[in-house]
Amino acid sequence: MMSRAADRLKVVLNHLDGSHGNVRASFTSAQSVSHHHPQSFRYTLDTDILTPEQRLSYEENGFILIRNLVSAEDIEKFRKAFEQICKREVKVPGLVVMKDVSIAKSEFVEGEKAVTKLQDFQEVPGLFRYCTLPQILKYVECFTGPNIMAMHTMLINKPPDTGKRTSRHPMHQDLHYFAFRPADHIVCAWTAMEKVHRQNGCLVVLPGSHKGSLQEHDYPEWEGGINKMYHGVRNYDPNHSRVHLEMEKGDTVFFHPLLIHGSGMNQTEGFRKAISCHYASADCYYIDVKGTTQENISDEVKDLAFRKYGVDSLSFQDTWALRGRLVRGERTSL
Ligand SMILES: CC(C)CC(=O)SCCNC(=O)CCNC(=O)[C@H](O)C(C)(C)COP(=O)(O)OP(=O)(O)OC[C@H]1O[C@@H](n2cnc3c(N)ncnc32)[C@H](O)[C@@H]1OP(=O)(O)O
Ligand SMILES: Nc1ncnc2c1ncn2[C@@H]1O[C@H](COP(=O)(O)OP(=O)(O)OP(=O)(O)O)[C@@H](O)[C@H]1O
Ligand SMILES: O=C(O)CCC(=O)C(=O)O
Ligand SMILES: [Fe+2]
Ligand SMILES: [Mg+2]
Repeated sequence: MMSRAADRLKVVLNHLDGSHGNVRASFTSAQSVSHHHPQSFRYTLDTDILTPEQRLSYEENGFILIRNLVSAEDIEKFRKAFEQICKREVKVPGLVVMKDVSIAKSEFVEGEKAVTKLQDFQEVPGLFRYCTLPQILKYVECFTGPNIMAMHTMLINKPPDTGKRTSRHPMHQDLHYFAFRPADHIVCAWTAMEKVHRQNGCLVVLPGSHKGSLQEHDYPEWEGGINKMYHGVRNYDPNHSRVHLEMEKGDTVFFHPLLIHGSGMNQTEGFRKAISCHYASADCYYIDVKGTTQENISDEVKDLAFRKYGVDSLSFQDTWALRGRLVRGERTSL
């Protein structure tokens, strides 16, 4: 498994060497295209998919909610694939299985009830199929353009809160975690696998916050503990007006990586499930985060990668290049 990862890294690094130079060039031309609408659209591309209202709404709010986009049959299949992994019927190299910190530190809990989140399921066909669904990619293309990479995958199984409030996810911008740009060509698709509402900890967003810049993130000072890598925006103003995104099974929200969002605690007995993928244009380019506000997360990621693969030469960018998979068009840069 280690040698597979190392092999893949070699391929990826060779690929990166060969293509870095072209990246900015392809974005320059993309930008000159959008100059045809100088003052109107910054966050969406010209396609026939979004209605003018949807397009304006994303421009203004930083997200759009599409109802009933993924079928109940597909969601059932993702649920089964998740179950198999929790029962350890399949072992997957590279998969991150995360437990809520207060569950991990309490008595032994097994199976599905112990797993709060799966990350990096790009090698699990039964889950990765989500990232390739044509009805999802159709929308993704409105933000990324035709060359699409699936960069980050998650299945979130938000547990009933243990009483320590660790089931909350602090308000954050996903771009804090990403070593690629430009932000406007990155989008998250997040699909509810069941009804999500305020009680079970639906997504909470700050509309319009995508128009701001990337903020400093750090661990919030929460008494009951905080999950590893759950950074929140520093100086979060709890009085800022928020929107709770209540969704039905199959509803999908597409949101910008600078949109400030989080989720409240799960006050029900059920495990609130969602599946998501972050996409980026394959024409994006990697950045070095040294000396930026992202250095704290980059250090944590490299430290975990070292412990997991035993390689200390992996850069933050490499960890992304290894996980990214092309889902449409050409792998031009990322
Ligand atoms: C845009 C997107 C990227 C945004 C996000 O998703 S932000 C969240 C990103 N999260 C991640 O990348 C997942 C990070 N978590 C992990 O990789 C894992 O859960 C690990 C922290 C490595 C722990 O996994 P593993 O080593 O398998 O767990 P073990 O049961 O062996 O426990 C080892 C020690 O770690 C502790 N632990 C387990 N889970 C967590 C947790 N969630 N938060 C904080 N500490 C944790 C555990 O209690 C144990 O501690 P000690 O007994 O050694 O003191
Ligand atoms: N100091 C903070 N820093 C960053 N994020 C925070 C902070 N305080 C709260 N949050 C986040 O804001 C979001 C909403 O918090 P909260 O726990 O109040 O949930 P809620 O959905 O509003 O629930 P309720 O209906 O009970 O108020 C959650 O993502 C939470 O983690
Ligand atoms: O499903 C959730 O609670 C939100 C998760 C999230 O925003 C993230 O992991 O980046
Ligand atoms: Fe997020
Ligand atoms: Mg609240």
